[in-house]
Amino acid sequence: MNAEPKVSVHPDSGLLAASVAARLVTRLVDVQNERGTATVVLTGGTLGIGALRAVAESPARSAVNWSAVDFWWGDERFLPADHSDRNAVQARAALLDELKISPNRVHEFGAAGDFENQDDAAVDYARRLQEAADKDAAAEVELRDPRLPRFDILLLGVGPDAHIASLFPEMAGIRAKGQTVIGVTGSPKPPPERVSLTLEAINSAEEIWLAVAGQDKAGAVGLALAGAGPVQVPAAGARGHKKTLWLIDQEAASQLPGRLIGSEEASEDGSGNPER
Ligand SMILES: O=C1O[C@H](COP(=O)(O)O)[C@@H](O)[C@H](O)[C@H]1O
Repeated sequence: MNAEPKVSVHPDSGLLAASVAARLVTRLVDVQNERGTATVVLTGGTLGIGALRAVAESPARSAVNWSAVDFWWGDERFLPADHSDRNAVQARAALLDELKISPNRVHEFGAAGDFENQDDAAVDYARRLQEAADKDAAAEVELRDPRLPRFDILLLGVGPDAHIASLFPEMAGIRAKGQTVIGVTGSPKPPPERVSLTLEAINSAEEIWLAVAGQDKAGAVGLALAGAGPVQVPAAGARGHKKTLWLIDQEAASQLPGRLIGSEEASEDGSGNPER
């Protein structure tokens, strides 16, 4: 049974990015204390990359042993390897290059030019995930899904249409079953060709954090948290095993059902007296 969503509202997108960064550093330190290494699944998008920039700017980042963090991605735009619209290119520029992470720990999706099409890149990523899962299993790491390594933290952005990763409303990807990775064609957001984890794969994560800012996302956030179905509102379907945390700014919170505002604080201190 995966975790019900909790919500934490921040005054603006800058403070939100800083808060996601601080949480990420803290959680990575805690996970490394528990099991030596940690695995994070990155997202693209405004907040996803903004949070990585905020980690780069934070002095606290040196508390993490970055040589023992594995980075995967929730989705990628199927473009040439050095294209500036690739989520991995943006993540490298925002943080990974500065941390000098070993390429062995940075698990990017295959690029156009290296693979004939997005479906081949999806098959390749699923194979690499399976290999990582087999290594975890051999090291007796507890897995939620035998096809996937342990994902300690999985970050998601949310589009104005409520898409997560490259799973768009009413499209085949959000309905995919029995696969961990899919090729996407006809994405309504450019570029049209993409590669994405499926909802099944996303929901294997221990913790899912959805980081969302801006008035244009308020409708998507409101619907997702009001209990819409995932086919119409993909963000509604994201549920981590231990935690599903919505980290949002005031603007994105403007259509949130009132009972959910500050639900993280309310549930954690037991006061029932949420903060804003
Ligand atoms: O295309 C994508 O969009 C989403 C959300 O992006 P945003 O700029 O609206 O925040 C992102 O999460 C996803 O990884 C990306 O490929």
